Amino acid sequence: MAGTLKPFTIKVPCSSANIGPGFDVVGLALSIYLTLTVTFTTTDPDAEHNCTITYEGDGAGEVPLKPDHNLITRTALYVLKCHDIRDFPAGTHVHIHNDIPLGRGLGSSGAAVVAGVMLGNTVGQLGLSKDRMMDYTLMIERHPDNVTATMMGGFVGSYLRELDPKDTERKEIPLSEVLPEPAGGLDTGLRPPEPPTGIGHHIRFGWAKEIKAIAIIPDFEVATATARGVLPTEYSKKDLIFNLQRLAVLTTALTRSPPDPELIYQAMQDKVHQPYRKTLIPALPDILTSMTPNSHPGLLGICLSGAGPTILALATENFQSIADEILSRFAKEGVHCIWKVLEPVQDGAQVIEL
Ligand SMILES: Nc1ncnc2c1ncn2[C@@H]1O[C@H](COP(=O)(O)OP(=O)(O)OP(=O)(O)O)[C@@H](O)[C@H]1O
Ligand SMILES: N[C@@H](CCO)C(=O)O
Repeated sequence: MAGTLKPFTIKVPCSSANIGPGFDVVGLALSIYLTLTVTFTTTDPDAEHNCTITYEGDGAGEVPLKPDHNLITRTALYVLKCHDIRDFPAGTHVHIHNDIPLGRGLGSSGAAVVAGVMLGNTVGQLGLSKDRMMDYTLMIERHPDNVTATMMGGFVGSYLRELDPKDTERKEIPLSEVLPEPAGGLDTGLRPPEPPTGIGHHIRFGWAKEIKAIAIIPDFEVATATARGVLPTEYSKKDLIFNLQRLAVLTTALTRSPPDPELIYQAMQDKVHQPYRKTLIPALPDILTSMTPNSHPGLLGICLSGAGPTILALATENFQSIADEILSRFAKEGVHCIWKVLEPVQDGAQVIEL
């Protein structure tokens, strides 16, 4: 297999999920990237699964570099194993360059899973379509918003299909059986559970060219699992209708040029996840309620990016002054942040031959 493989790069954008009311439904691909450079010339006879990993960027020194521990290569091994391939091609070297901050609500884990599925597909020469690769990502990251935006690019809405009972069973297998710890299934020769076909479906919305995303990224992490753990298991009809009404308006409001700040600001309000996450993110209620398009011209709306703690402000101008205001509100709580103006990315994850 190795002889026929040429070196390649996998480039995967980050993503911001929810955009206010679209909890677990909408995602936006944005211009911070995870990049893998994959070559096949390493001669390390002891390399586990024939794969060596090097890493630079966010998470360096923290992210594991063993192929069956690292989320990217572990995901690739899952895809390969589903096709009866136990190892990478001989001499595989994966250099990871990651600019996506980990655990900040910019979809770092979704990007790692998408990159891993594409890595498995490419080194295994499996020829899976992007739609089929989505099924593999959804066996690992079980909400579709981040992974769909990252894989497909753009501003996307997605749903998970109601599966028949047999497929539901396959889909709801515990994550530990899909990506077993190294001592488990990956090394035992057992074939891991293959995903049902067509788990997720999506549609791309338009995006008005004037709208940029200001990401204000605090210097602490909130694990997505923790931020999901504070959410209730049931919602009132009133809160559900509140979000549905806004989401229906928002997906079209963000396509219109010139954008309507009043409409977008109101349509980005949420009662499903942000109110419950305020205990995890100092200054969140203050930031979400006190800045408006009237007080800050150019501002269209503000939300928590994914599970947080990053704040995403959609805006057409005055990026510095909008960011400064949010930075100062975090500073009052003793939180230091960096900020960036990000562009929506229309191309999703790509494999580029070198
Ligand atoms: N490039 C990477 N390489 C290996 N593991 C990664 C990489 N990026 C993320 N991860 C794993 O994913 C974890 C972060 O995932 P988590 O879902 O908590 O946050 P997030 O994806 O950044 O945020 P959100 O889902 O809210 O957008 C990291 O702690 C790490 O274990
Ligand atoms: N929709 C998800 C995105 C984070 O991965 C959440 O808010 O928990």
